[in-house]
Amino acid sequence: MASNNGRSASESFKAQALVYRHMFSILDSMCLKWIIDSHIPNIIHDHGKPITLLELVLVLQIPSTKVDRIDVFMRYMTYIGYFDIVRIQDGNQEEEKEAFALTAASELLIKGTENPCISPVVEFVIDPVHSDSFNYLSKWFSDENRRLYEITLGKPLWEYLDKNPRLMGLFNDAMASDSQMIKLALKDHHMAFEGLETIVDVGGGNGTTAQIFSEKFPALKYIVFDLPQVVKNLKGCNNLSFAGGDMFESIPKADAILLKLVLHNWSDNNCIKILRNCKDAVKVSSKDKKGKIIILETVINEE
Ligand SMILES: C[S@@+](CC[C@H](N)C(=O)[O-])C[C@H]1O[C@@H](n2cnc3c(N)ncnc32)[C@H](O)[C@@H]1O
Ligand SMILES: O=c1cc(-c2ccc(O)cc2)oc2c(O)c(O)ccc12
Repeated sequence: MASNNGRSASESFKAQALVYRHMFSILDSMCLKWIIDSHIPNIIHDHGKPITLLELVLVLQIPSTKVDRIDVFMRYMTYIGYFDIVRIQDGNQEEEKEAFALTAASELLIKGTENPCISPVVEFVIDPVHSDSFNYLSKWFSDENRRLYEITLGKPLWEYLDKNPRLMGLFNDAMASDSQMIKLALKDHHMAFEGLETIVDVGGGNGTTAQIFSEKFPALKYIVFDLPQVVKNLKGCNNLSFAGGDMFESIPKADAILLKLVLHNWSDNNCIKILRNCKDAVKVSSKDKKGKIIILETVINEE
């Protein structure tokens, strides 16, 4: 039997499958974009029950030449967790038919209801202008100082967005929709905010997260702190105000600091600088033991 670096053929074929799986996983992202662009989660939701392939292609107005391709793509999206295939009774007929039902994942892609929808995050992350940057990771690693977007977009992302209203709209919608998910967590973790009077949302963008917190905890005073160009045209209201500045310089004083999706953008050394400034900001103002820093990030469970 032919061998490869002393490995068995079976081991090498498994390894090849692993490489091909990752190579083609870009298609998972693109199919995810496809179901959002084609509004398929909304179509099934509006249909009110699982939808058959024929019903779906009628709504999508797919040319007959592509109907079997839709079947393949819908089955693939079912395989990776976006739909369930269920059997339903077809009208008055005795015969059962297969139909596509929403799953917990595709329910999160339905737009325009009161439930959280994270389609805008997908739309921003997969947008060609944004995702093209990921082609240049090796260039970024060989560059001593510049951050990825400085290499690929010619300037820091925040400056690029400032000059590109379309992408800025997508980014703001992405962050806002990600923040909607917090509502689910706030139901059970409100004790984290009890006893606080003031809170600074560091890197708080256009204030959507602070707005969600302020609806839940109206007695709290919120300061949304972000780069001057991000907050320059934003108006506060009631208990919510905006402050422009640089978190690497100093952060407004408060009982608590919120850091949502901020630390993941920075190296460990820069995170330490940000956290030191957060500590200074809560140290001075906190009464009793109120001061705290609340970090909202994706956690990798290594187990
Ligand atoms: C990924 S966004 C997170 C936005 C928001 N926290 C949310 O989750 O919706 C990171 C934010 O950090 C801000 N930011 C970047 N550098 C900053 C700095 N030096 N000082 C303050 N904010 C900064 C950006 O403008 C951006 O709004
Ligand atoms: O493109 C992104 C996406 C994120 C992001 C969105 C939602 C999450 O739950 C985690 C991460 O964060 C980004 C980010 O911080 C950034 O500076 C640029 C782009 C993105």
